[in-house]
Parts: sequence; structure tokens; C-alpha cells
Amino acid sequence: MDESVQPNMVIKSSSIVEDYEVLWRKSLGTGVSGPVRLCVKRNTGEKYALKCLVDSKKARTEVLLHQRCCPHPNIVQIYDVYCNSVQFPREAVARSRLLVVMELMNGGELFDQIIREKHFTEKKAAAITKQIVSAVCHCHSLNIAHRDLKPENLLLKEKSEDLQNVTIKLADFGFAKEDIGLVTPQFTPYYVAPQVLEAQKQQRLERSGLKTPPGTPYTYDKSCDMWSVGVIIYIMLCGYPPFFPETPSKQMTPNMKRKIMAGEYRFPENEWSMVSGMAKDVIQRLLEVDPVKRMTVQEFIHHPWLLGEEAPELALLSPAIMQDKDALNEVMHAHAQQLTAMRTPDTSFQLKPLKSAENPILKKRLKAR
Ligand SMILES: Nc1ncnc2c1ncn2[C@@H]1O[C@H](COP(=O)(O)OP(=O)(O)OP(=O)(O)O)[C@@H](O)[C@H]1O
Repeated sequence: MDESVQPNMVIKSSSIVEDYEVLWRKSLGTGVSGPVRLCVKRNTGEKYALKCLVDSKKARTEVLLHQRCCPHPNIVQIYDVYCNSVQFPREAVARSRLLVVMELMNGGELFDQIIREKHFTEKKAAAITKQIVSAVCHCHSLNIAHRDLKPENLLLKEKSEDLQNVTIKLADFGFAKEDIGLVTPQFTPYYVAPQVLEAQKQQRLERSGLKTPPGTPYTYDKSCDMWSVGVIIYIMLCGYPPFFPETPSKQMTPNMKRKIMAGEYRFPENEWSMVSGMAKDVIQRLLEVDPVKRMTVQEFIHHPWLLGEEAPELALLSPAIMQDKDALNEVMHAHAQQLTAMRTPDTSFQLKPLKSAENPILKKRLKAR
């Protein structure tokens, strides 16, 4: 048998070069897992993007969850996956790698296109958001949280003069997670207690053979995706992020964490006076501190702002502000850091086992048992 099969995933063990010509030196972009390369299907001449991942449980989860979310018009499509032994120059030995053939996104990253826009308006920002939300809605309805929603992972199908007509797709499922709300109780911050209850309810439903209804349940990881969408909209509308450190910093400062936890951000008059109240309402609901109260994707998809009917046609200041490449890189770095912080379980909230409690009243009670 040529293929190893996991539910929803077919991995070919035949050599990729039989089917595709891989242009190993042609990098389309680089991430932590190395360059994404160009490849051409031999029997059609069609071009694709190729991501090479060292074979591991994590890599297989990435591919599996990405494939589960395909096909969708706003998610980068996976066409083929191979598991081949590959040795790159400067490597001592060959390594088993997953070679993921994806649709080619020729238009680059979303923010690079926004910078080039001559007349970027709130209406366009709403149209872009609609596509992003459609992708997120699809993932969440399958109980998959993306957890790495950042501008670098929003790719354009092709280059265009006008963002209004371009298809935007979500890429990179490297941090995606099946999210049915199974949060280990000892790592659960107190404020997410309702979702633990919800998760337990869902577990009971699943055990009894009932399927999880689409769009539910509410869970922490999904709410993080919504927070990210809020940050991305905020930046599109004004050109800078809602939360930023006073001085440039490579690390996430305690003060930054405090600001995020307290929802401490503003709508400075200079850039925001030209933005509608409806857009601000959307941002406020997405940057809501309490993940339980934060707007879900199901709620957002019906929000009138997404229709863009009442959005002003005024040219926003954001493209000009984002042209400062260093500042923009700092913005993207800060957002990536914030996402990392959100993905890390907060061990400071670990609940002590009852037996090790120092509380004298508890000790007395335990003795009396
Ligand atoms: N389908 C595609 N078509 C064209 N370019 C792509 C495609 N997928 C990825 N790229 C380019 O390659 C870059 C890295 O891709 P990707 O984010 O999937 O890799 P990664 O190693 O997981 O990165 P990260 O460091 O963001 O986790 C992207 O930012 C983009 O510029």
C-alpha cells in the first residue's frame, strides 16, 4: 500500500518528484519551519506552494487539522501530502519530512497590500474582515481553534490594485488545536470556570453518542481567535495596535500583560474620529477582557458592520502609518508575542490539592474527617 491513512488525511509515501517538479531554491516566504517553496505539477504545469515539515506528532496535527478545515473559500487549500526522506544542503543526514502541497497564494500578505492601497476605507476593512470571519467561523464550527491568527497568516490569492476584489485566505495551522473545551482543571484560571462546565456538558453529550452542535461550545481557545480578529481590525483601521509597550521590547512586559488583562486601550481622536461607532462597537466586543463575554464568531458573522453599508468611504490614515516598516514589524512581533502568551497555560492559577493547603481552618476540617 502506497499511502498511510489517518482519518481525513492521506499521506503518500511515493516520491513527490514523480508528481511535482520542486523549485527548491524558490522561496515564497519563510517561517519557523523554513522556507515555503514553489512547485509545479508535472502533468498539468500548474504552480503550487510547498511547505516542508520535519515529520513529528506536532507536524501531523498541523496537517490533519488544516486538512479538516478544507475546502473553504477563505482557507488555503491542501492538495497533496507526501512523507519522504529529504536531506537539505548542510544537513548531515536525511530526515523524514511531510511535504505539504498547497494552493499558491500569489498576492503576498494582507498588511503589505494595505500599505499599497491608495484609498483604504473602513468599508474595505469591513469587506476584508468578512472573509477572515468566514474562515474562522468555518474552523470554529468544526471545533478547531487556529490560535495563530496574525497578519502574516492572512494571504492574498493574487495581487490587485484594489483590496475590495481580492480573496483572502487563512494559512498556517501550526498552532491549531481541537477545541472542545477540555481544560485541565488545575490549569484553569478561575474566570474560565463556565467553559469547563460547558466542556463537561459536551463530554457527557459525546459519551451518550450525541454530536456536538456546530458553533458551540464556547471555549477559551476560540475566544483567543476572536481577540486576535479584534486586534487585526483595530490595526487595519488606525495603523497601530491597541496594546503596545511604552518602549520597544522584545519580551512581553508585565505592564503589557496588565494592559491586556485590564482591556486598557483607547481610540485616539486623530485617527478614530473618522471611524464609525459601529466599528468601535465591534472592537470593544472583541477585545472584551472576559472571554466568556467576548463576542463569538457566530455573533460576529451577523453583525451589521460586516455588511459595510454604513461604513464611511473616507480614506483612513492606516496605510500611511503602516508604511513605517520598523514600526509595523514591531506591531506584528508584539501581536505574535501576545498570542504565544495566550497559548501558554497560566500555571500561576494552578489550584493546590486540598491536602497541601496552608489554610488553618481547612487543616482543622481535614483533621476532623
Ligand atoms: N500557500 C502559500 N502560497 C504562497 N506563499 C505562502 C503560502 N503559505 C505560506 N506562504 C509564505 O510562507 C510564509 C511562511 O509560511 P507559514 O506561516 O505557513 O510557515 P511557518 O513556518 O509555520 O511560519 P510561522 O513562523 O508563521 O509559524 C508565509 O508567511 C507566506 O509568506
